[in-house]
Amino acid sequence: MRAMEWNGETLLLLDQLQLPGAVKWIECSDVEQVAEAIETMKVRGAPAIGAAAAFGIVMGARQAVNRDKNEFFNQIERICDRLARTRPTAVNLFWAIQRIKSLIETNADLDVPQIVELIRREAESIMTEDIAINQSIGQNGEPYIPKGARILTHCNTGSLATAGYGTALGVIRAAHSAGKEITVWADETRPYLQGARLTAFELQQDQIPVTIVTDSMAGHLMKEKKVDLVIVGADRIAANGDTANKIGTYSLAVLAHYHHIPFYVAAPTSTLDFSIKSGEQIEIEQRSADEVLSIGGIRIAPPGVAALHPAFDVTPHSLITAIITEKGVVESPDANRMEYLRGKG
Ligand SMILES: CSC[C@H]1O[C@H](OP(=O)(O)O)[C@H](O)[C@@H]1O
Repeated sequence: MRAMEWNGETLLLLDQLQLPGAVKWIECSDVEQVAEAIETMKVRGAPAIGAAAAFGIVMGARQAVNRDKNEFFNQIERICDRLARTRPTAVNLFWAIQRIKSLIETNADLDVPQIVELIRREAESIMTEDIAINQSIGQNGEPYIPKGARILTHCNTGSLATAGYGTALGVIRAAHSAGKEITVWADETRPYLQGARLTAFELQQDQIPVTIVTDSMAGHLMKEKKVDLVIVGADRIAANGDTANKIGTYSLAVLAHYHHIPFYVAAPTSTLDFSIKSGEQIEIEQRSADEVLSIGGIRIAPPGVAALHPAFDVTPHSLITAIITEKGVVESPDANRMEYLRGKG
């Protein structure tokens, strides 16, 4: 099951708000539909929203193909600005947008139809490359997974969060394929429930043993010595290795540190942001309180009660055992050791 399909003309997005109860595809034919799908989290996951945005630019560029070159460039700027305003934390969104803008700048002397064709090819490359990158992440991470490991993971970092295979779930898939007989504790991950709804769905389809646990159970499981390692994804990794990821990740890292349990981050190098020195500079998306006050559209809290909804938190590099990427693994990440990955993204 993949988060999206590109048929050469339109982008089909799997509506992840409906999973696992219903498998419903949304056909997007313009940038506004893609932007709305990202904002409402019909499509989510750092690499997935980057790929979706790239195809949003393709469709917007095609609609402007008959404009004169200056107006075409102005329209591309408007399209990119719209997509950049959808969600602030995952750097992959901005990485994908910038990759296409740089391509256009490099080829500005071509005529508009030729530029549109280049944009299409680049978006398709972003998608196909992401799958290969995730398989490399899986291969680089698999040696860190002991046979029989009981793995705790948070949120969803699989095919539904990427163009396919996944990052942290990619490492889990690689360990499973290597015959390591792993089992997975999937944090439900309130409030969107990426773990209970999406990770459980993906691992069940792959016949990888998975048990859903509430976010509040992690400490108990660790104290009971039922967790051998934690592996999570990332939305933005600063130059010193500080990592922004789904809300609740920091709590897991503190618990893992206290219980001397390895804590791994798996992410493509497109998630690295060397423009910021530390996680303190990462903007944390604040989403609607309604998403906390309801589950599946059913209100669970009294009318009029407030709720907080930071969608991410930042884990200090000092709590991370290793950052696993397609270009290699940085153990005990810090500003010096992260330099190994600079320029590899
Ligand atoms: C493969 S990275 C997935 C990453 O994105 C998720 O956030 P969201 O579901 O809000 O897009 C979460 O932080 C995952 O680790």
